[in-house]
Amino acid sequence: MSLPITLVWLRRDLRLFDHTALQTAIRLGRPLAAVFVFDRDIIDDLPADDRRLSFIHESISEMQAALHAKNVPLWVLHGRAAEALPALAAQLNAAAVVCAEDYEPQAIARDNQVWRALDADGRALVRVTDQVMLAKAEVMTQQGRPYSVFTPYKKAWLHTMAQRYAGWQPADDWAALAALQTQLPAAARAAPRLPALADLGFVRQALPLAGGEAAAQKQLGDFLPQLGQYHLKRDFPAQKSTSQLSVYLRFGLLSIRHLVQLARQADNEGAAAWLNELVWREFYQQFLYHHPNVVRESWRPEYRALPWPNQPEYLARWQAGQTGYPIIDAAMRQLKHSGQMHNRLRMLCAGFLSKDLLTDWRLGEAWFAAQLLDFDLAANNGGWQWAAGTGCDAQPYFRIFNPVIQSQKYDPDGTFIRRHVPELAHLGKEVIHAPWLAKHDIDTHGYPAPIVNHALQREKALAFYRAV
Ligand SMILES: Cc1cc2nc3c(=O)[nH]c(=O)nc-3n(C[C@H](O)[C@H](O)[C@H](O)COP(=O)(O)OP(=O)(O)OC[C@H]3O[C@@H](n4cnc5c(N)ncnc54)[C@H](O)[C@@H]3O)c2cc1C
Repeated sequence: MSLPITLVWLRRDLRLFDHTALQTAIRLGRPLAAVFVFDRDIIDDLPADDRRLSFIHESISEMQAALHAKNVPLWVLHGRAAEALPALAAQLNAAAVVCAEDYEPQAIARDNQVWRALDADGRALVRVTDQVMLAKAEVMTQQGRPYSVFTPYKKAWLHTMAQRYAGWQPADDWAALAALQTQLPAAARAAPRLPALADLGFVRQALPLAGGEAAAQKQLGDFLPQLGQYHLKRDFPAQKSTSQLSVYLRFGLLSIRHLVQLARQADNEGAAAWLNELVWREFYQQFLYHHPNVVRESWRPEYRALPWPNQPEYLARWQAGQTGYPIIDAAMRQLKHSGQMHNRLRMLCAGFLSKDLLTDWRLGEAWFAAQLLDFDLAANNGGWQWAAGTGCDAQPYFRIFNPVIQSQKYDPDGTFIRRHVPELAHLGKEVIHAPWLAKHDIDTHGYPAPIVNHALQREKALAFYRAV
């Protein structure tokens, strides 16, 4: 039997900088190899043109080269992680597998399966915290319960984080690695070639944001000079004034600890507003961990039996960006074409589907999950339940956005609408938000009339929620 090694299982941590699992593995003092599994339990159900596979593939390809430069082979497998991982650990004689925790219910079930298989074989599974700053149960109420309201959670989070991360430095034990890797057995070095995207059953897609750690760092570098203005500009989708780092955070191409440190060091209003969003991210992560049932049902029990009318035509027109409400349609078309959507527009589109179109939020959530490049179960579910008024929100169902007023406020010149709804590109800002209200004849080139009357639907929605 060859010398035992440590195997680092990469999942949502596709970078080298401040990488908790890699650094933990180095400290275990054995030579190491890394593995990434294109997990058939996840990807077999995805369409061939899923953009995320292109993004992950690019990121893995870059990471394989970066690890290779450090003399760490990256094994890239295509199979069921629950079986492939223990099999590889046995093949390479890994005494331990190190991975970063993932709070999604399916990931937890998979990791437990892997843990049992490894344990039966006398191998350890070492789980570390990397995806979030503070782990699932590090911020709890005084009664020891998980928080379900954001503001007190944030207060407690900031307090614990300031204590825990005073004087934080990125984990960096690379210097110890070179000596360890001289002992890596030849069998562990013989990693197969990275499978081509086509071999995995996918077609390369054009991406709005490139994969890889270098691209993530560049995006971060481009955003930082704007951080001080974030609180003033963040709600205007026509401007690129938010960080656009969500996909990089989703797949762990950036260290959350580093981002929080940058926000704290900047110490201005913009940075505080941005930090607030990073805390929302953690809030939803811990919320999903403690309440995995939200994946299936409304968080508020009283809304679990809401009799959603669910008109298929409404859902189809919402998905296609044909509702007749220009701001909604612009956002939905951008989502379909690029996999991106601005936060303000996610709130509007989700609210519109559930409250104006009285369609079960889970149908909209599933559509976003299929389309978004940055899809993250915790944030998406949290955002949808917030918008539908069924989630952990201090202001539940009676917050109903008026899509015309929101459009006038956040896209005042109509620039965003013009970009994505070419039928209306010739219209001025006085009519573009609600062309059907124009006082003179206008040509809308086949753009539909509003699918519903917002004022009427608002009353219907209030009655619908009140009735339960
Ligand atoms: C209905 C709905 C669905 C959503 N689905 C997702 C999703 O699948 N994946 C996702 O990452 N975000 C989701 N969000 C949150 C938010 O819209 C995106 O994180 C944000 O638009 C990403 O843009 P950015 O990176 O420029 O964000 P910035 O404004 O620069 O914020 C910085 C980071 O904070 C995090 N963040 C910001 N807002 C939120 C939030 N409300 N909840 C949780 N984290 C947040 C993201 O990681 C983001 O990159 C959703 C919001 C709503 C209302």
